[in-house]
Amino acid sequence: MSFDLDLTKRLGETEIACRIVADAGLTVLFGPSGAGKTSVLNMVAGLTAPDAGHVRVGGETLFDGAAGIDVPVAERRAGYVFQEARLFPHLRVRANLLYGCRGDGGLDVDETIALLGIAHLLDRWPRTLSGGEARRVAIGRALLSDPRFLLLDEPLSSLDRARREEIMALIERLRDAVRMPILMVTHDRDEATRLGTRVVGI
Ligand SMILES: Nc1ncnc2c1ncn2[C@@H]1O[C@H](COP(=O)(O)OP(=O)(O)OP(=O)(O)O)[C@@H](O)[C@H]1O
Repeated sequence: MSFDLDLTKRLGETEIACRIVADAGLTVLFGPSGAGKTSVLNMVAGLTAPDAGHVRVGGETLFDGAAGIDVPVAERRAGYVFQEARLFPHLRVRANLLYGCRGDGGLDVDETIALLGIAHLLDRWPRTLSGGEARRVAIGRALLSDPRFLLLDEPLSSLDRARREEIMALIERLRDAVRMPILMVTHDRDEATRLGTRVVGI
């Protein structure tokens, strides 16, 4: 089992309820703007505590309200690619990529750079990158932190058609090459159908 989620959370006026039971591959959480998709990712990452329910990833319980389990964020080891790239502006691309790099286990740095096609960007500052380039670096930074699972929040948003196609192909390669559970959020039905091993609505 990759993701086994059963969560409820009240945020202001919004009542979020999400149930996902998914096998290996890429699970898409699909729903309209404001439905609570980012909030679900935050609860899986450990950034927001659910009101009730459980979060299990790869068979390990990260949160269980009834049992009083709430594994701290750093110990969950999520590779989280936020909706905006959120690169460190004072670090060049290479340093951004290596920021959370553990150097043990995990993916090979050179292979990851090749997979993402960002070798020519290593000495650049984040402010000089296009949206698609920044997104690829953010994905690389997440992959190199030796995560146990990946969370992708609208990885194709605000990109033009050509860049969307590029990142979509990249995510397909990741899905097929990296044996790690991936939970991706989108409000775009075509993206969901094309990329998802499984699509779950919210
Ligand atoms: N801290 C908060 N206090 C009150 N309401 C909140 C808080 N955080 C989120 N919300 C509300 O909860 C709802 C879900 O937000 P969330 O960002 O998870 O939605 P989303 O599905 O990811 O939306 P989008 O696709 O627009 O990013 C929204 O209506 C939002 O305004």
